[in-house]
Amino acid sequence: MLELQGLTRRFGAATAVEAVDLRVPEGQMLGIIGRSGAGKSTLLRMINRLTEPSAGRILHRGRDVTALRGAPLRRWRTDCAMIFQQFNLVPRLDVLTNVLVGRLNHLPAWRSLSGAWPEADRAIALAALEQLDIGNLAGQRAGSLSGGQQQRVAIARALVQEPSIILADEPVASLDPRNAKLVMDALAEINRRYGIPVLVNIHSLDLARTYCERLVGLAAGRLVFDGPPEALTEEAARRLYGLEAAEAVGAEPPRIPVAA
Ligand SMILES: Nc1ncnc2c1ncn2[C@@H]1O[C@H](COP(=O)(O)OP(=O)(O)OP(=O)(O)O)[C@@H](O)[C@H]1O
Repeated sequence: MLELQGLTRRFGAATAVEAVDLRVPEGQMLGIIGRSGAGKSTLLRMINRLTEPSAGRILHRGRDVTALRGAPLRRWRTDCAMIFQQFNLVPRLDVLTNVLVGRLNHLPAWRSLSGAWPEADRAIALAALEQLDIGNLAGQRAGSLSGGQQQRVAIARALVQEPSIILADEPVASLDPRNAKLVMDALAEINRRYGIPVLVNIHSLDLARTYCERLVGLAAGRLVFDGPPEALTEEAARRLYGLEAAEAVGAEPPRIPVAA
């Protein structure tokens, strides 16, 4: 169980996330929705402490991780793997090496400095790539791959961290619909197969509804919706998204009649 208690982040006078209380059980696929600027990224980044909370607490399996420093903080960041919209791979390195970066915190320091990756770790990285159907790309430069392939490499890198939580911040926002589906399928499969909870920020309500068993909605930093996708009525979506609702649910924009 991951538990957020009154989690808050202020930037100067502005409050990006305000007093969010949330309990995420093991194995849950949770979608975080809301319009641009609602606080979704800030919320995820606070969980793995890339952004420091201004107030509140983060508890994981009963342990307070809000104030960890040094090696325990590095271990926590390994334990809650983050997937970013822009993949964050090293483009000039090959795919296998990019995935092996996810093993760094599992190696003694002298091994990671020696430049030689243990055979067992190479096997783990290759198996992760194969699970994501991209084992054949292991030797290619990461920068030469399509966006969808790069995001699957990033998911493989997250997987070899052996995380107990996956945080995905708009993982499909840069992808076309076919690749967005492949990446969401991959996250859902990892969630199902290993029971790892996945917290995913998604702008597309259609994808959120399709893939997530639970949705939480943020508006101006506050949690204003929490329920299964069926409970998110058109009316609730409109409240959440305001004028962006049509775009978020993938509807055609209204046609403006042209005078003859
Ligand atoms: N480092 C920062 N400094 C100042 N303000 C910030 C910072 N990061 C975020 N904010 C502000 O906090 C609010 C929430 O931003 P956040 O990126 O968390 O929203 P979001 O829902 O993820 O939006 P998007 O979907 O556009 O990424 C916004 O008003 C944003 O401008």
